[in-house]
Amino acid sequence: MIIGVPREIKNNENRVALTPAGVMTLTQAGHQVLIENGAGIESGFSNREYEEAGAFLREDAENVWKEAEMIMKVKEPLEKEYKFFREDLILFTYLHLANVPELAEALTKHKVTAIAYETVEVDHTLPLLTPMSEVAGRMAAQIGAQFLEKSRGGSGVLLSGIPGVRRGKVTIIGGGVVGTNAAKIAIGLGADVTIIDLNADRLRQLDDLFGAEINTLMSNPLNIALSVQESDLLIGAVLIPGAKAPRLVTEDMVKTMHPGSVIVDVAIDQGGIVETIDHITTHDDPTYTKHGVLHYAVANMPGAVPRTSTTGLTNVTVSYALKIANKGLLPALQSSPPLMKGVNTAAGHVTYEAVANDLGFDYLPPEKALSIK
Ligand SMILES: NC(=O)C1=CN([C@@H]2O[C@H](COP(=O)(O)OP(=O)(O)OC[C@H]3O[C@@H](n4cnc5c(N)ncnc54)[C@H](O)[C@@H]3O)[C@@H](O)[C@H]2O)C=CC1
Ligand SMILES: CC(=O)C(=O)O
Repeated sequence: MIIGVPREIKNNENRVALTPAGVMTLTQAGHQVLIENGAGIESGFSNREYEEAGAFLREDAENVWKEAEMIMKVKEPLEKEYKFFREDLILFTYLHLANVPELAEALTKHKVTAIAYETVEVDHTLPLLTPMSEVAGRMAAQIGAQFLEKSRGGSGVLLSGIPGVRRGKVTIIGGGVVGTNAAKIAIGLGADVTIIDLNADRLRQLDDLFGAEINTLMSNPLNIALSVQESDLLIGAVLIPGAKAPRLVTEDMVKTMHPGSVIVDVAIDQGGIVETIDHITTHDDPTYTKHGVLHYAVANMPGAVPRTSTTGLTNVTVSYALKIANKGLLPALQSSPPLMKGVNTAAGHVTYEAVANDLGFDYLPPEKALSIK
């Protein structure tokens, strides 16, 4: 199979879909990999390293998209890439379609088979989302701590406190991968950490993991309101796979926060859990202030640490890419229920139920859309 890797074009998206090691896994299996000139530079990988791994360079994105049977990316295609969509194209990338209706329109119009990393599912886990959630969770605590500094617009609270002065309060809503990793760093910084989740078993696991270093609370509007009110740093980390994130933190709750407090809504890629977040921000201009509270809503946080993130991402995606390339799309999907769960659009249909429901498309299971028996 011919696999293409274009350079990422989103604001400060410094990751690339494959490391040279990932390329070598594919080329040694007999596949052809096309890399756009300079695609790996920001992640620390030169054209030469890719060529040594067996890839062929292409001068521009157009040639990569046109020649490849499968395109591997990191972030969802932006509008200027929609012109490359075509019926026989396999697109393997993060999509977060519930938050990008125009992309769902374009993919279905051109009948692209789009497999979203974030909905590939194994035993109720999302293995292609996990490493980037680990990165974003860890970053959320350190970014929050930075924006609490006065010079960055924050209230001037040091999360660790000092002897004689109380520690800063961090509330994390959603105790999955992002939430757990945010907690690890926030605890390391010495903060007073509360994790809120809807799943009682998950709260038990977190209690076993962190013991007295955290407080756990069941997710309900009252617990959320009381915790938000006293938080110096609020981290949004909820996910309902494929679906738009539930707006759990209302504008009235945000109004109760101390001026200069910080919200880092990691769940922004699915629309965010905070009512006062009305737009996605970028690494170039990451925050805005509303009701005196700093809002951080960057949807590609791991793009800021590409040396770590690109390798973490390739580590988990390459075996799935290899499966598609070795077997061909339909046999690969047929033999891999996890991969089948990743199919978000195919043959002109939205094939992931939560996405279809949120965007008002008719849902067709991927097996039916692709006539797989
Ligand atoms: N902004 C960025 O750059 C990045 C964003 N993300 C996003 O972060 C979000 C979280 O991802 P993960 O931690 O991997 O998901 P996860 O599935 O591991 O965890 C989600 C947690 O939310 C909990 N939850 C669901 N409904 C809830 C409710 N009503 N109240 C409280 N908790 C609730 C679940 O029980 C689960 O523990 C996703 O939207 C993901 O795409 C991930 C990586 C990078
Ligand atoms: C998960 C995701 O959207 C990201 O890593 O950018």
